[in-house]
Amino acid sequence: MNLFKISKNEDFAQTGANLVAGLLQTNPRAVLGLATGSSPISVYEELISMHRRGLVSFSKASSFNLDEYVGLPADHPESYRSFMNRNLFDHIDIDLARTHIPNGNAPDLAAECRAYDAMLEEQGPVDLQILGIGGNGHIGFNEPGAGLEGGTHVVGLLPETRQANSRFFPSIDEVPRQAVTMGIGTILKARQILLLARGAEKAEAIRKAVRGPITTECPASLLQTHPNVVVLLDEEAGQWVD
Ligand SMILES: N[C@@H]1[C@@H](O)[C@H](O)[C@@H](COP(=O)(O)O)O[C@@H]1O
Repeated sequence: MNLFKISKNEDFAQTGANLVAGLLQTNPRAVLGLATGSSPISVYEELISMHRRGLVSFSKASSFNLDEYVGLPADHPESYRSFMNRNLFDHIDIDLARTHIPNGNAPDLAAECRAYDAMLEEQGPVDLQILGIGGNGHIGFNEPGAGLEGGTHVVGLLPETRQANSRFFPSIDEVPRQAVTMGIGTILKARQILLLARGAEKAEAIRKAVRGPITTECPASLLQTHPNVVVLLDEEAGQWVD
């Protein structure tokens, strides 16, 4: 893993955005793996700014998002489809038909998961997968536990994840209990992975992911088995780095 601790906000965003923009400059048809959450927002803002300055185009790119809540209408402000439209897609020249997010309202979720994997198989692999990390070490919505699933699947969200995400909802009762997420196997198939962590509340999770044993109890630790991972940390998340 290539670890970078970056103290200035602008440099954090710039470094992440340069990786995405550089890929699109050499391969305009790149397949991007995208993430939600607060960690990638500044990178998306920088990409939007670069796009406005004519420095990057997404017109031939396609994207696959990691995950989506089960049971939230797609136009709910906290659905990951709404998040992506609001924070990135509405401001760049990507063809929305080539932006893929699991459908958490599919009548048959198992079939939806199989279809998502089939699409990834056909159009992938993902060239660059952006990831955040949960305070419990989850990536996508792959929660810690005795085992991990390889492909896209439905997952029950742990209480700590619902608690952490309740900041976006009027009350914790409104946080969905399930999500559809790409599996660890799918994530690890990406050619390159960009893992972003910000804030003191991520310090322990990211330390375990990078320096701890490889264990399903910290799903992000499986990234240690991948040959091409770039980790960007701000000062607080990287407080344990010498
Ligand atoms: N499913 C998402 C993850 O993909 C994200 O990485 C994580 C951290 O989010 P944040 O960056 O807002 O702390 O939590 C969410 O639950």
